[in-house]
Amino acid sequence: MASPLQSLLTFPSLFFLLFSLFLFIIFLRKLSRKLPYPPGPKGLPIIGNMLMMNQLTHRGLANLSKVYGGLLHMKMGVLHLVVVSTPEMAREVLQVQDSVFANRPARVAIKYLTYDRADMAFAQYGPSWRQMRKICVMKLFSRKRAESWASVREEVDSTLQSIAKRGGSAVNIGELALDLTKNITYRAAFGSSSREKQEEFVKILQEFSRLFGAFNFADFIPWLGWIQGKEFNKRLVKARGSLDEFIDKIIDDHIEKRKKQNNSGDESESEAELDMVDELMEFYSEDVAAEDLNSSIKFTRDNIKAIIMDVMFGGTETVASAIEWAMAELMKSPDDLKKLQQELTDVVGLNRRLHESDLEKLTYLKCCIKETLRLHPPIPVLLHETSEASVVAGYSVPARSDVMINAWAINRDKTAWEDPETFKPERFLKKDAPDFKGSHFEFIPFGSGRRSCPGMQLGLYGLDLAVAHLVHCFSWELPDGMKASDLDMSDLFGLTAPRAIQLVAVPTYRLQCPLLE
Ligand code: HEM
Repeated sequence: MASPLQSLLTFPSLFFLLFSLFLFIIFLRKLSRKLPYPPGPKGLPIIGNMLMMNQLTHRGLANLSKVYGGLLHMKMGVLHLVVVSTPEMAREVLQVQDSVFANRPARVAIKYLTYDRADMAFAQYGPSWRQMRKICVMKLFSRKRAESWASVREEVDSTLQSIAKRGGSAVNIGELALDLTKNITYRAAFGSSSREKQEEFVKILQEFSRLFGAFNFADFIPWLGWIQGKEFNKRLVKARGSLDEFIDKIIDDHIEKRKKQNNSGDESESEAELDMVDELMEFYSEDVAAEDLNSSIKFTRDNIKAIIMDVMFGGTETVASAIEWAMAELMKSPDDLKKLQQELTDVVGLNRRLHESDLEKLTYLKCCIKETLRLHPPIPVLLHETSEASVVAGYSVPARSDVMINAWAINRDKTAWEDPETFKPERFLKKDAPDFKGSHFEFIPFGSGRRSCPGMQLGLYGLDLAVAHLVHCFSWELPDGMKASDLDMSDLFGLTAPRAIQLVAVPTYRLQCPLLE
């Protein structure tokens, strides 16, 4: 005969017991989460709102925010996603609760390709990230440092020459801007101008970029990771292998160079000639793990490789897309182009080329650049992650939520900007006009707070210099009699938001002196 305990544990009663336990756990969780999540579209069981994945672009999210408000919540598989779309909510997460919102989400691909977040852009917020950022800002990203690089001037000169050589035929400004920023960044990072090696490197970057953006089930529903698993992982291993092969050789050459210099006691290599790998090698040690960075400032090979990739991704497409958008907006608005050319004629004249020291005096140029960054922030959506559970505007935001801050929508907020969709550089002539340094939350092309862009000064230097030279040296017309009003201004969404159709325009040389003196 069965004991009372045995009869209690028959299958139906066991099922009932487990089911009650399950309900009890749900009840407890609900009780601990007294506040609701922010409003958002209803999702399906297990996959949540994953069918809306294609709406996670700056434009798609801006449309959703019109329905659900400045703070909205969705579920992507197991992930909570919170979207911030107004200046007030941006202030809340980037200033008031900055320390809680200062992590970065890292997908499987990003973790692997950044050597388990050994870089700065994807490192978790904490002491090692802080140390790394301090060194990079001091050693790699200062504007003074860039101004001393002969390579920047040489690359700008060669771009202008290539335009002049075309003798009045159409120029693809999008391609030209990307070539310019790639050349500058590659030389700044590795000190080499070998076009062959650069092409090899660009291919590696392109595969990294594809993998960063690829959809991977494992990120959203971990137990479905096997669906893409093997093939995807093979691609990751191959991509990182190519990068290892490429940069290890460069690092070895730099180690060799340092050894030779130390042996010969040669101090002649001036600071101006040091490239980024040289600067990082000063902190190089294979013995120190990335986690120990807070106690001693040391970089491993993986740190150096991952930081160089940050520079390549952070500093190339961002600046190139801003140069192209600035030129496109000026071509679309011929009166503003004329005003800028007049300023360049008044401040610099037509008898000489512009110098870096002229930039500070070009007030209207600065307004055009700001207005471009307002309408076309090169990184349209900032990606953050919460480190702990928090409450925003009376709503509950769980720990480890992905947070998307829609800078594109915020920079066009109707309550903050008059006529927000129109290119009006003169709005920045006003004394109380917002600035992009991070304290005006209606204008955040470089982000704000702890994770804001550390390369802002460097990026602005390249951007100001390129646009000023292009407009000072040449007059520009649209090709084939195209009218300004016909210019297509649509964009694409990815890591950056470049023009959907690259800008093509016809230059005429306008200076009364030779291009190269
Ligand atoms: C016009 C040019 C640029 C724009 C508009 C821009 C914009 C941004 C934005 C919006 C962020 C994210 C901020 C956030 O999440 O809150 C960022 C981060 C970053 N940017 Fe830039 N950027 C530019 C140029 C550069 C350059 C030239 C470099 C380096 C050479 C650079 C390196 C970085 C890095 C490393 C981060 C990650 C910082 C961190 O997570 O701690 N950027 N940038």
